[in-house]
Amino acid sequence: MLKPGSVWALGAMSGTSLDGVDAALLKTDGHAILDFGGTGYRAYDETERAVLHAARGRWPGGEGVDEAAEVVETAHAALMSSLSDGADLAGFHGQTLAHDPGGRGTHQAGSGTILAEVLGIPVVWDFRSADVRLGGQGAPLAPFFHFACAKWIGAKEPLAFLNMGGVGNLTWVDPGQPAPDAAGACLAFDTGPANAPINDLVRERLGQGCDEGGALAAEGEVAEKVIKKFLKHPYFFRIPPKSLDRDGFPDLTKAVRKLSDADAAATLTAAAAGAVARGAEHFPAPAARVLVTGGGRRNPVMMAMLSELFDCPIEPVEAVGLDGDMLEAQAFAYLAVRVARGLPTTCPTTTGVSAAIGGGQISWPRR
Ligand SMILES: Nc1ncnc2c1ncn2[C@@H]1O[C@H](COP(=O)(O)OP(=O)(O)OP(=O)(O)O)[C@@H](O)[C@H]1O
Ligand SMILES: CC(=O)N[C@H]1[C@@H]2OC[C@@H](O2)[C@@H](O)[C@@H]1O[C@H](C)C(=O)O
Repeated sequence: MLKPGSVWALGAMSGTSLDGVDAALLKTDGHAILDFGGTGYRAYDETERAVLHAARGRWPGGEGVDEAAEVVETAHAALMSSLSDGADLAGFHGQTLAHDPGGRGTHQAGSGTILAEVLGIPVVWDFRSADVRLGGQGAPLAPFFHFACAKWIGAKEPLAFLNMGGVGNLTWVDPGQPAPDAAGACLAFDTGPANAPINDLVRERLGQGCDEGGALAAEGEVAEKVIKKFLKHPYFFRIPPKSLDRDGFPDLTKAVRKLSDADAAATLTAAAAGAVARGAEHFPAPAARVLVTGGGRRNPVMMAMLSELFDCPIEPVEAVGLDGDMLEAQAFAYLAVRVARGLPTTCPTTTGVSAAIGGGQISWPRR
């Protein structure tokens, strides 16, 4: 049994950008954020990244999946054990390799059982499966934490949290509501592709990891015709909640193939921003501000394109004292405590699940 009251949890996330693992400590009682603790990052090296890329889109038993799980577990074991002193439990997201909530389900590589042995504390993992089983999208999962963040910053008016990772996701929050699963508290969904197609483009064409500072996009011209067609994709007309697989827009990738490097980067950046703006059309009420987390907030071209499309401030979460590199890792620390306490982690307005539930399995160490 987890001790009552507030606890320290260590959360870890390996995102769809496939660049590395983030881990962060958070103190919470499962409701409020009570303190932030240490953080760490462990990059995947080129060999590990190649293993993960090769397993993309694959399901358990598929070729290269066991190797990918081993990479994920090894990286997490190293990083999490360096931060776990004083942690009462851990939340381990794993690495999403495939996500098809309406079909085959959702697949995160890596076992929490092994990590519980390594860390010597209970590990909550497999956060998405139960939600999918109950008709939910299994994503996004950060919204309940976004709600806690809105309370932590003392927000009074509705606002939105935007994660620009490999895929984008948006949470509209009414901080006046008592809990994240209260009626009208949150509306969440994936917006569209964010950094993943840009990373893939610069990796393939230039051998780089990302469009650093948006430098390449800044030199290019947006192919407006491509954007216009992209924004007509049926996904943007679907009522949220809704979620995406990392490589869910192959037509966009194809459409920029003939463009110059700079024009392709500019166009993919504009597509990411345009998708967010389309998403915001679904907000129940206007957001007073949009707080941006994830690597995309470091891309000034992306931030400028977003600002042009919104009539409220678009700011990095650092504007309110949060850490945009660690917000997702902190989210999985927070969600782990909620799971251990029997509190819900998703609800109909965040994933479309049929009723609020706390997903996740708990693995206990044998010692
Ligand atoms: N300085 C920068 N300039 C441009 N892009 C950047 C910069 N820093 C980070 N990024 C982009 O952000 C990505 C990492 O973002 P993040 O860590 O939020 O993604 P993730 O957590 O892997 O994805 P997701 O949230 O979809 O699971 C990088 O791969 C890169 O594309
Ligand atoms: C299935 C999956 O891993 N989805 C990720 C991905 O990356 C961003 C977006 O798509 C979001 O839905 C989710 O991650 C964050 C952490 C979430 O669940 O909130």
